[in-house]
Amino acid sequence: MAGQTLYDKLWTQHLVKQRDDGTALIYIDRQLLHEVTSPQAFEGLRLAGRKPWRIDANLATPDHNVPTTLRERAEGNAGIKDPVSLIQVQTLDDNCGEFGIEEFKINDPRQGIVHVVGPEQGATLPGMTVVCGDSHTATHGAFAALAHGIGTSEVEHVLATQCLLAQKMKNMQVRVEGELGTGVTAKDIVLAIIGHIGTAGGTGYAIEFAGSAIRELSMEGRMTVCNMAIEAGARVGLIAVDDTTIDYLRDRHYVPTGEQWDAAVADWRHLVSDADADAAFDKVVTLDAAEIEPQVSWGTSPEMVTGISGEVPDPAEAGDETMQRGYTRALEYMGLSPKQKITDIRLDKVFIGSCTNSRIEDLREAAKVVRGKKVADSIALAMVVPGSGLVKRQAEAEGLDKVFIEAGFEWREPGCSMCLAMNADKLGAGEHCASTSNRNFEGRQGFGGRTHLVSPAMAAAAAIAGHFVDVRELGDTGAANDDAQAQEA
Ligand SMILES: CC(C)[C@H](C(=O)O)[C@@H](O)C(=O)O
Ligand code: SF4
Repeated sequence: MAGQTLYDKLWTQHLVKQRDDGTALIYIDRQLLHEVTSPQAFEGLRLAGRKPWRIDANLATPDHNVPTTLRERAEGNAGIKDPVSLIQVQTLDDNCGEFGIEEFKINDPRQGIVHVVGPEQGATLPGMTVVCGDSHTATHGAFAALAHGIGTSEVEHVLATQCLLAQKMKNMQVRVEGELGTGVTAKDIVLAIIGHIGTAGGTGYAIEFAGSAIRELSMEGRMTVCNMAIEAGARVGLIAVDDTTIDYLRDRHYVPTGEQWDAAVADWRHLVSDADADAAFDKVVTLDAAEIEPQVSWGTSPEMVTGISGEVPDPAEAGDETMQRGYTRALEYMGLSPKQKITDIRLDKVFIGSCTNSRIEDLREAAKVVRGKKVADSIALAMVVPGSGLVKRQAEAEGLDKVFIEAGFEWREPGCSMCLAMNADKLGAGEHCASTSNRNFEGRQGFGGRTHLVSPAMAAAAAIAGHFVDVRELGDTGAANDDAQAQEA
């Protein structure tokens, strides 16, 4: 028998029942909850007179609707000015209180974006099935967990039964081989992958990211890659267990200890695709790491992306007519012209945050570029939003907050923030934003806002220069200020 892929193993281990028509029931080990997609689920439970089946399998935190300023001075949720947001967050608190579910509330130091909090607490473990009413649940696949987003009615179903109706996906492997260039990061890898296979390239597949460049990544980097699997159309992104995975998890809050740790680790070691599993992959895509440049998205879909040395494409030269129309519309919305150099795109705002890039390593990389520099006068707002209260605390212990504040960045409280316009942090119409988030759809960061997806280092460098610059050209000294660039010119 041919070997099994990592996805096949996870699937088989959680299969409760399989019907002939392909419908299956799988067991869910962990459910993460946030305020946006859980209210109707809890309401459904109440109406049906049900209780959660396994209370301690759930963990909740508010993230999308929390403000990122002036929270510490407010009692409880009193810092939330928007009435709808307040109801959402208060409802999560009430539901978790009523059903006894653990929640990290707004002013708890462990609060943060659900996809940052889960792994940070060790609530996401290798071999688990992890669900959340949120499409970026793929993030947790970095731990060799079978993790994906679900809808609100499924949230209710999992609460009530700890099971989920599912269909087996196909297997895809994306191999990134070789060494990344200096200044090229996990974010650039995943943007390059999406640029290569397209936003529908992974539809119907569970993608396993493999190859030497993936193995070299930290857990933070691996989470960044898996986070965006969904932007390639795949609900699941996965990375095999290795020492990096195990070292990251040791001593985290929910992680087993003593003999149970040893037993767990021995078990986790099997969470890799078998050496002879090649035939089990329905599709294999290979990228050369050395060819990946720092990426910048120019359009209104994550696949509309190119390297920093590139230019905005000319719609007239795009593939077919549909593509030409799509490109034309994207350029119109983005206010860009064909063949404009990427380095000529001027920014109004800079956002470093989101479940893609708000972990400690991301903040370190951005701070390295910013240290001793000033945000360009033309930038109306540059902000850093740590992914969780614990990331914030760690960054402050390392003095990163000072580096950012001295440069002119705002240093905020944890949450989804300007990743999507569901709280006070928004882009204005027509504003260009260098953003470390994962989606650049029309209006994503605010009505008429123009998002450019980049890595933390690239966002930091753009904040200093006022326009995109190639981080690879900054050397160890970090980004050059606009003045210095003007003198060079
Ligand atoms: C609000 C939530 C349901 C949504 C998601 O599913 O991903 C959000 O997190 C997003 O990033 O668009
Ligand atoms: S940070 Fe952005 S992508 Fe992540 S969960 Fe929040 S809104 Fe969704």
